Amino acid sequence: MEPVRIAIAGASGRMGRMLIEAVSAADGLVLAGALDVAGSSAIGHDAEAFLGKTSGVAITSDLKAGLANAQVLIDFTRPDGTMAHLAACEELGVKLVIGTTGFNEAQKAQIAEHGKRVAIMMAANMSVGVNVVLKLLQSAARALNQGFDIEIVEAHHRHKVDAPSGTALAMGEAVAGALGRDLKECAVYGREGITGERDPSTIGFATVRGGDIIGDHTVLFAGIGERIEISHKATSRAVFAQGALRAARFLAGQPAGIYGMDQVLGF
Ligand SMILES: NC(=O)C1=CN([C@@H]2O[C@H](COP(=O)(O)OP(=O)(O)OC[C@H]3O[C@@H](n4cnc5c(N)ncnc54)[C@H](OP(=O)(O)O)[C@@H]3O)[C@@H](O)[C@H]2O)C=CC1
Ligand SMILES: O=C(O)C1=N[C@H](C(=O)O)C[C@H](O)C1
Repeated sequence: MEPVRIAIAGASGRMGRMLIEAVSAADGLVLAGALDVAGSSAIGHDAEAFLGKTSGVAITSDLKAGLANAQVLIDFTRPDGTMAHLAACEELGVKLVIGTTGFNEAQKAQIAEHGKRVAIMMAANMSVGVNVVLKLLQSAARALNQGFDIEIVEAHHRHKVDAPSGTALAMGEAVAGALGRDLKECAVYGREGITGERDPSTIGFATVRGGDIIGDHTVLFAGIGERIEISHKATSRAVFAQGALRAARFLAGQPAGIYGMDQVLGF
């Protein structure tokens, strides 16, 4: 079988490099393009140079050139970058795995619109563990729907630019959905000053940023006399990269539509 031809956006980023290394080591996938922003010092360099290898794929900011030979683009960049990549992917018939987080409502609506014409897999967290936790949270929330206050705490490295994390928001959506609540109406993002007593219908979020923390998430169900904590801790970005490669293999065979990690993993 022919290998799936993969392009990587944000090629010099933390996840971009992890993805290039993972594609290089994977069976059935081949690196076919590498993108980064204009002005990046990575432009023009071989995509695998940081591994001490030569792939023959030069990093470019020219979207058409970078996508010309690709079937699937994997994008872990910034929301503005993803939106530009999405338009180019649709024009060139390239499928898109989106790992970027921090989209606003208008951008999410545009992604849904593109999904009518191009195959897109989008997930704020591509690790198997977090996607299992999302399922566990739904069961826990249904069982603990009375008398338990729900708080979500996440911690990431000092370079992360969006908060709360996409994963924390996905966990909030999972819990709110299971309880029949709308996260937009019940989320409380941080507290300060004279806040008054806790409203039991709310879901609270707290954010920690520091050092090189790859990604820790805990959902706390706090009752009277007992509490439950469901936690996930990533200790390597490789888990996100491996999930993205599974998603790319899955997406290569799919028609236009918006897909989630649960479909990729067969949950
Ligand atoms: N879904 C998941 O499983 C995971 C998601 N993420 C998400 O992936 C994203 C990237 O994370 P990370 O790799 O740590 O970030 P980095 O900052 O390390 O990398 C981002 C890359 O994207 C490039 N970039 C920045 N702005 C643009 C733009 N406007 N257009 C195109 N490219 C751009 C950067 O270039 P330059 O450095 O030159 O600015 C860099 O190469 C974040 O949104 C993060 O939350 C991260 C891990 C897992
Ligand atoms: O920026 C990161 O690093 C991560 N971002 C994702 C998120 O916002 O949830 C996933 C993971 O936690 C790492």
